[in-house]
Amino acid sequence: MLGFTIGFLEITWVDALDIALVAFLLYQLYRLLKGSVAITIFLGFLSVYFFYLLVKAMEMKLLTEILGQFMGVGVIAVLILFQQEIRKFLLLIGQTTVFNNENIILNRLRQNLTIHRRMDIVPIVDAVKTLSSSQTGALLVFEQRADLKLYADSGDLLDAAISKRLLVSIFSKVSPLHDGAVLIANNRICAARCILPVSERQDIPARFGLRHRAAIGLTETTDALVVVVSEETGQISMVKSGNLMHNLSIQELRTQLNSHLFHNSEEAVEARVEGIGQGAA
Ligand SMILES: Nc1ncnc2c1ncn2[C@@H]1O[C@H](COP(=O)(O)OP(=O)(O)OP(=O)(O)O)[C@@H](O)[C@H]1O
Repeated sequence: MLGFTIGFLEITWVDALDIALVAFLLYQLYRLLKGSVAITIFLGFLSVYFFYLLVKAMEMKLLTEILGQFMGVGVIAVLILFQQEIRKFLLLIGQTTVFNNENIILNRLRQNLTIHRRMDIVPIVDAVKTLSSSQTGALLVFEQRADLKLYADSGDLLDAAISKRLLVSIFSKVSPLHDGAVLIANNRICAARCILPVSERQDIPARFGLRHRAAIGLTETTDALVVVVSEETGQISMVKSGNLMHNLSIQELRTQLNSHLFHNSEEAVEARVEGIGQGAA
């Protein structure tokens, strides 16, 4: 096998590829765990493992035996402790691998179709404006490439045409559908009362409660776009890829929706990024 030598070490191209893949996987793992409590648990685990290697090298039999037992059940413990993260990781892989080719074609078609549906953001923006001025809490999820059926199924299926009146009625405090998120996909209101995964990040300011955390949580593992109206302040936020853009004006919301949903290159938006998320300053 072709390769190169560093001192006494002979490295083949397969070894180099192996190292690069491990580095890539570790980086993805770090990105996934960054800011969550899981990273602390992971570091704790790593410390115990290094300590185990140390006592083993020093031939401290009793401690090696005890820690060895702990390491023996380590894999099961990791599966239990990190079940959320493992799920997120597999979701991420599933959505981005080449195995999803079929989806790539479907999504390309979907994107082309959505270009002809630009008119539909008008009732959405109008509804958000009304909800914001009446300080009615709202959570609107826009499906993009990742399939959100799992979350639609957690709520009540609607399959209704998008209308301002319907959206405002759903989120009205007296409506039995107001709790949770509304899911919009394929130019339809698919479902209401949907339960989203809540972000476990620790760097989210305390003033953002569960509604905002749920918006961030969903966008950490999917490419969905989420709009939040705060019940407390009436402020409008938009969340994409775990990044929260807070206190958007109606014009900013319109531009952001246009730019994210239709992938056009309208004028750059000076949205106020809250400093939450990987991309935020
Ligand atoms: N996991 C979840 N999925 C979907 N919606 C949720 C979830 N958790 C909470 N919510 C919604 O958020 C509401 C509670 O919002 P909370 O006051 O905790 O959030 P907040 O981010 O402080 O927003 P606000 O500024 O509107 O008060 C719930 O009544 C429910 O409608």
